[in-house]
Amino acid sequence: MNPLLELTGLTVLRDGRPVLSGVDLTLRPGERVALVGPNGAGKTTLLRAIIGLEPAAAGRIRLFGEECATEPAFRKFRPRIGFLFQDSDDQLFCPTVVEDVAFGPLNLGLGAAEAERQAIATLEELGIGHLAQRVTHRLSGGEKRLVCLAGLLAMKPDVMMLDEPTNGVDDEHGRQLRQALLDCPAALLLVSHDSQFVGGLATRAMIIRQGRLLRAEIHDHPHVHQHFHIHLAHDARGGAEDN
Ligand SMILES: Nc1ncnc2c1ncn2[C@@H]1O[C@H](COP(=O)(O)OP(=O)(O)OP(=O)(O)O)[C@@H](O)[C@H]1O
Repeated sequence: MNPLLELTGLTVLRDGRPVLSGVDLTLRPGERVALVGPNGAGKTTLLRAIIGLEPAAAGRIRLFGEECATEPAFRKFRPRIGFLFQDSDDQLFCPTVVEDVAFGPLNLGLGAAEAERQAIATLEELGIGHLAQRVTHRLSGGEKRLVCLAGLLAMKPDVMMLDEPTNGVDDEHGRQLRQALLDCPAALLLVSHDSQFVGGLATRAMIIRQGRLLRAEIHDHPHVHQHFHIHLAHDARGGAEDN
C-alpha cells in the first residue's frame, strides 16, 4: 500500500543545533507507530516538522504521495492529519465542549445538526458524553485531553499524530480511548511515555536517540498486571532499513 507519510533524511535544527539528523520514516495505512525516547529527544519536533510547523534543514517530506516543502503544500494536507498538541490549551478554543468537537466536522462541510450528532457520538464513545454542555476552559486537565481527542476522532482523519494522548487521563478513560483508536481506521503516529498504553495499541515502535530514529521492539510480559517494556531491537543501527 502507498505510504501516507514518508520522511527521507529529515534533519531539523533548533538554535542551529541538529535535533533530528537524517530521519527516515514511513507510515502506511493501518499502521500505529509509537515514537519513544527520553525528554528532549525530539519527538514533538518530529511531529511538528511532519506537518510543516518546523522547517526542515535537509531531507524530504511526502504527505499522501506528494512532496511538501512550502506552507501551501503542507496546508493542503493538514485537514487529513489530526494533530493532538502536547498542551490541550493550544487546541481548545470554542466556548462549549460540544461546539469544540463539532468544529472540525462543520469545517469539513457537514451540516450543523449532523456535525453535532457526530460530536456527541464521539464524546460518548470516549465516555465523556456528560461533558457536552460544559465550558471548555473550566474542564480538568484529563477532561480537556479527552475533549481534544474527541475533536480529532470526530474529523475522521486519515492519519492521527498524538503527542502524549494519555497525559492526565485515568485508567478507565485510557482504556476507552485505546479502544476508540483501535476501532478508528486512521493510521497513528503516537508519542507517549505511557508504555502500557503504547503496548496495547502500537503495531511497531521507533526510538529517537541522539537525533537518530531507530527501530524498537515492544515486549509484553504478563505479571500480576500486564506490563509493556520497549527495548531497542538488536539489529537497529541507522533507521534507513528500519522504518
Ligand atoms: N522553541 C524551541 N526553541 C529552541 N529549542 C527548542 C524549542 N522547543 C524545543 N526545543 C529543544 O528541542 C529539543 C527537542 O525538543 P522536543 O520537544 O521535540 O522533545 P521531546 O522528545 O518531545 O521531549 P518530551 O518527551 O520532554 O516532550 C529539546 O532539546 C528542546 O529543548
